[in-house]
Amino acid sequence: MRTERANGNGQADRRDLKVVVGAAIIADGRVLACARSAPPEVAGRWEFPGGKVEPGETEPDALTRECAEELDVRVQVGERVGRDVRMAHGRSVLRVYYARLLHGDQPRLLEHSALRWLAVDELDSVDWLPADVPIVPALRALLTRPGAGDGQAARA
Ligand SMILES: Nc1nc2c([nH]c(=O)n2[C@H]2C[C@H](O)[C@@H](COP(=O)(O)OP(=O)(O)OP(=O)(O)O)O2)c(=O)[nH]1
Repeated sequence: MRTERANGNGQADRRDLKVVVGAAIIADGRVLACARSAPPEVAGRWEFPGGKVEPGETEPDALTRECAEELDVRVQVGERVGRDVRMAHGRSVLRVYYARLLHGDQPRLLEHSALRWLAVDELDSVDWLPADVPIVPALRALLTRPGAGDGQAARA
């Protein structure tokens, strides 16, 4: 990812930006939130399933892999949700995508300490990781628009 040069004031050169992808998995008008189990400083905080994009991987590929590893589900990845959010002193960004479950798969608790399906009026009821907070308004818009949860957004 290359969008900006080093500016010499301590900010990371954007050529070195790492992308962390997150999946906003939506079903029946609810979004899946996952509680981290590690590391200790963020254990219990809530996030979207996902992780770092590996070299040579597309972002949807990374999400598909992470959802299989973390939740044992197959997903169809759709449109972006919200904006890029800078993390880790500017060295990485969180980029969230809409996703829907395929083939009737149901998430399993493999790496997280808890899973919750949040309705639109429950989005503020969990302690999101700081980078996820700016995504919540976009999620609210997605959950309240016609067709939420029936796969429409994945085809957008
Ligand atoms: N997966 C995910 N990570 C997030 C979110 N919000 C947020 O700040 N993060 C941070 C936590 C971590 O510092 C980093 C992602 O790390 P990770 O441990 O999930 O990534 P990974 O699966 O590729 O892990 P690893 O191979 O390095 O062990 O991004 C989110 O919604 N989902």
